[in-house]
Amino acid sequence: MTPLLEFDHVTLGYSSSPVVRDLSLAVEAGEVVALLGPNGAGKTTTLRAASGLLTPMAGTIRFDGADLAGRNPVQVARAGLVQMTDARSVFRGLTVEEHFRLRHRRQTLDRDLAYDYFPALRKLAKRRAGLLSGGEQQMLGLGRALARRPRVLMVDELSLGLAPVIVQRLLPILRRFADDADAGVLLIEQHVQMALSIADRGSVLVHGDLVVEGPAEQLLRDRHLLTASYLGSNENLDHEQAQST
Ligand SMILES: Nc1ncnc2c1ncn2[C@@H]1O[C@H](COP(=O)(O)OP(=O)(O)OP(=O)(O)O)[C@@H](O)[C@H]1O
Repeated sequence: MTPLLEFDHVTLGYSSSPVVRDLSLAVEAGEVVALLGPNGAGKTTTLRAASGLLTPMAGTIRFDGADLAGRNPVQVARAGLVQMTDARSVFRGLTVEEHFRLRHRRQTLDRDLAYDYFPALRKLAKRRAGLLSGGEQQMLGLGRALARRPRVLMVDELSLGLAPVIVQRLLPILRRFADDADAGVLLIEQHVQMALSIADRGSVLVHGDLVVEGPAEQLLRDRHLLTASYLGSNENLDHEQAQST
């Protein structure tokens, strides 16, 4: 089966020195893949390249079997490879409802689909986004991304600034979306345990190198594998363990 999204020996960087080296990674239809790793590992850079914002120094990124080289971010998104925009970029003066009337990267949004995933948003339809809580704004951001009906959805730190309990409520929506739509999800998340609990597979980047990958269940079971791969950046893992116990 051809993966929906495939990084094939991809090297990425901003000037001459690479920050991601020889990365091979695939996301299949119906699959949630967690891209993990400590700060500065190259996770965001990886998503940027898939979104068409950064050209690989070497290697190929394919979407549905086709090389993405030369496609701009609008073309990539229109093809169905969508990155959720930062929830902090909601339009504070617009209501929830109005957010779904705006087109995004020239795509019309399926508001009812978003409301199916987030019934709370329907109730907040007339409220201005600036008056929503952080968690509600994140729901709106994720709702708008789902409303574009992506074939692969990329999410960079859904949890940023949110309480773990809210993250715990939002992450399963990604799982449900992958299952319902037979879509792929590539998820960057600092809450490693929570991310792996909804993922099929996990990959750990450290200083630009993919050091561990495997089924999510196995990574959850063999925690030492993950801890060792974080090479001295264990606070994330320990911190999360403390919060979940
Ligand atoms: N626009 C840029 N120009 C130059 N270097 C950059 C740029 N953006 C990121 N970097 C560098 O690339 C490396 C990887 O950064 P990246 O943001 O991809 O890491 P990350 O794994 O997403 O980290 P975090 O978890 O902290 O967000 C870092 O050393 C970072 O300083």
